[in-house]
Amino acid sequence: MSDAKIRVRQVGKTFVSERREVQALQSIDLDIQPNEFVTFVGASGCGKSTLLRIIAGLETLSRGEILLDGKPIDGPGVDRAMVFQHYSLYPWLTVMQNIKFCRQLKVIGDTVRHDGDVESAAGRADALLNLMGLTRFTDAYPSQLSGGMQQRVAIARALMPKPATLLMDEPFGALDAQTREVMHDLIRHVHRLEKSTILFVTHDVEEAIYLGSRIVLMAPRPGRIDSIYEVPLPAQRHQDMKLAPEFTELKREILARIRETSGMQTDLEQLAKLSAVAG
Ligand SMILES: Nc1ncnc2c1ncn2[C@@H]1O[C@H](COP(=O)(O)OP(=O)(O)OP(=O)(O)O)[C@@H](O)[C@H]1O
Repeated sequence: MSDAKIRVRQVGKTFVSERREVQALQSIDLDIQPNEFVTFVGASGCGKSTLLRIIAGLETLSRGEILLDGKPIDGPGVDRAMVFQHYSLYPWLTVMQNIKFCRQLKVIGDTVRHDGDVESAAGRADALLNLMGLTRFTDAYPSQLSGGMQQRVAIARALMPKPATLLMDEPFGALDAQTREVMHDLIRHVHRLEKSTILFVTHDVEEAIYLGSRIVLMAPRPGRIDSIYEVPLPAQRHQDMKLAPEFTELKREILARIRETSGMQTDLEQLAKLSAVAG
């Protein structure tokens, strides 16, 4: 048996509502190694978020099993943290209070609250603020920060309990292109520093290649893994690599495959037919 950090076996998820059943995931098999950075791409509705939410323990599975460190997932845990596209900060708390919030909950939840816990929490919060370049904004409220800064706070907050696994669902989707580039290098840096295992969902293929060591391409109806690509880039990344032929070739290949699996080509053919009729 391998020592995979996350082992996904024959996982299926069906959403049942009064009017219909949606096969969000079907027969998903995937092993993720400790300290891997895996990115997930695929057409809308292929189940990327659902898979991440099941691993986070926020959603149950309908079939199969997922083992985390060899044990089935039975709910959320401090060993996993999730970062969403929308910053989900508490607007009434300052940057520092937001970052410490989960840690406080954990400490309060424990039977004994040691001074050492609080001190080490304060030390880590300061270190994370420093890492995120937010030291000047400790006492600011989220509404006083730009989108990129808010997302850096959200990442710092997620990192606060030292999660072994970081689950990121389109975390940079709402940011402008330049801020995204900064965030890419930041998150790679965090990955190296914290030795966490990262699962990262994105619609941006360039982002998926630049960040990941492997890319899982999913396909919809039913949600499934279509293909997995190894990223032919060294661990140490820099922005110029996006211009390398192997980068652009992989991007072209993945984009073409997403188009094929999404049925978008058919839509384009329909449009072409419509234009021909109109012409
Ligand atoms: N709570 C839910 N109830 C019913 N159907 C759901 C629910 N959550 C997701 N689905 C359906 O499951 C399928 C997979 O959704 P999911 O959000 O996981 O896909 P995705 O790949 O993350 O999509 P996107 O890229 O658009 O965010 C979709 O058809 C979606 O409509």
